[in-house]
Amino acid sequence: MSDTSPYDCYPVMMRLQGKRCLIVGGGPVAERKLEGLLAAAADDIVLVSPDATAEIRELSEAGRLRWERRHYREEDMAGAWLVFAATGDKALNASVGRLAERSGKLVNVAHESELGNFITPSILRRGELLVTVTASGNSPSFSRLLRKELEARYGDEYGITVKRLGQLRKLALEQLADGKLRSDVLEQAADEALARGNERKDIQQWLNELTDKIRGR
Ligand SMILES: C[C@@]1(CC(=O)O)c2cc3[nH]c(cc4nc(cc5[nH]c(cc(n2)[C@H]1CCC(=O)O)[C@@](C)(CC(=O)O)[C@@H]5CCC(=O)O)C(CC(=O)O)=C4CCC(=O)O)c(CCC(=O)O)c3CC(=O)O
Ligand SMILES: NC(=O)C1=CN([C@@H]2O[C@H](COP(=O)(O)OP(=O)(O)OC[C@H]3O[C@@H](n4cnc5c(N)ncnc54)[C@H](O)[C@@H]3O)[C@@H](O)[C@H]2O)C=CC1
Repeated sequence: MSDTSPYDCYPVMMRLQGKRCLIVGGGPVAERKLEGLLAAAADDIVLVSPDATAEIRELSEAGRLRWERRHYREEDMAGAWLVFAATGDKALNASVGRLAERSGKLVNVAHESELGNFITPSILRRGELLVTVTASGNSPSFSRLLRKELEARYGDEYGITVKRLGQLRKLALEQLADGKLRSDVLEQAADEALARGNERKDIQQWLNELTDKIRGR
């Protein structure tokens, strides 16, 4: 007998640019999923719902998504890559989930996660640093609370830190041919960045200092 549960999940980070994302529903849950997509720079979002929250309306007026102001139809599914079934109608959510799954799409079903094939974590964004938290469906409230705790601990400066580490790594890949030296340097850089934050050092100078330090060990 297998010991798996629907709570067993594999996390991924997806690029959504150029991918059609379909949201069915226009309430607070649809709004939250929409905001998550926009934060990830999704640029082809269609939301189908006869009504929508004030925030969704505003975003639609600002051109951030296309709002189809009507009930869902099966044809809406054509061309969608990522689907959210987030209406208050559970039978409809389930049928959106079934159709999407049958046609090999990624689908999230808001009222009962097991009817879809992915769930959404709570997300802390600091520039390109993302910390995602999930209790795998056991407790969205716990995920939310833990995210808030992390938010207080890790401020905006971490986005800058990650950016600087990226620039340093790019230089290291260009300049340090010795793989062992490079990985030691990058590990040391991460260590320093975590301990001391963003020192206002020129990136090339930082790389030189790290390289000297590792070589001198
Ligand atoms: C399985 C999952 C599927 C999915 O939606 O992807 C799911 C499912 C369900 N949520 C329900 C309820 C609530 N969800 C929230 C909030 C969030 N829910 C999110 C994710 C997930 N919710 C996935 C699991 C993630 C995990 O466990 O870690 C977050 C993290 C991310 C996001 O929504 O993008 C976001 C917080 C974002 C943030 O603030 O950081 C709150 C709190 C609030 O609204 O303030 C409540 C009320 C309190 C409570 O129930 O705990 C219900 C019952 C519906 C009903 O009663 O009808 C179901 C249905 C079911 O359990 O199957
Ligand atoms: N996964 C999650 O994070 C959570 C999920 N839920 C569940 O998510 C669902 C939605 O929650 P809320 O946004 O609070 O509901 P809501 O009742 O505020 O909004 C439902 C939306 O669905 C739209 N809708 C209804 N019939 C439709 C149709 N045929 N086609 C297109 N749109 C249609 C309505 O116009 C409305 O905008 C509920 O089933 C709820 O149980 C609730 C809380 C959190």
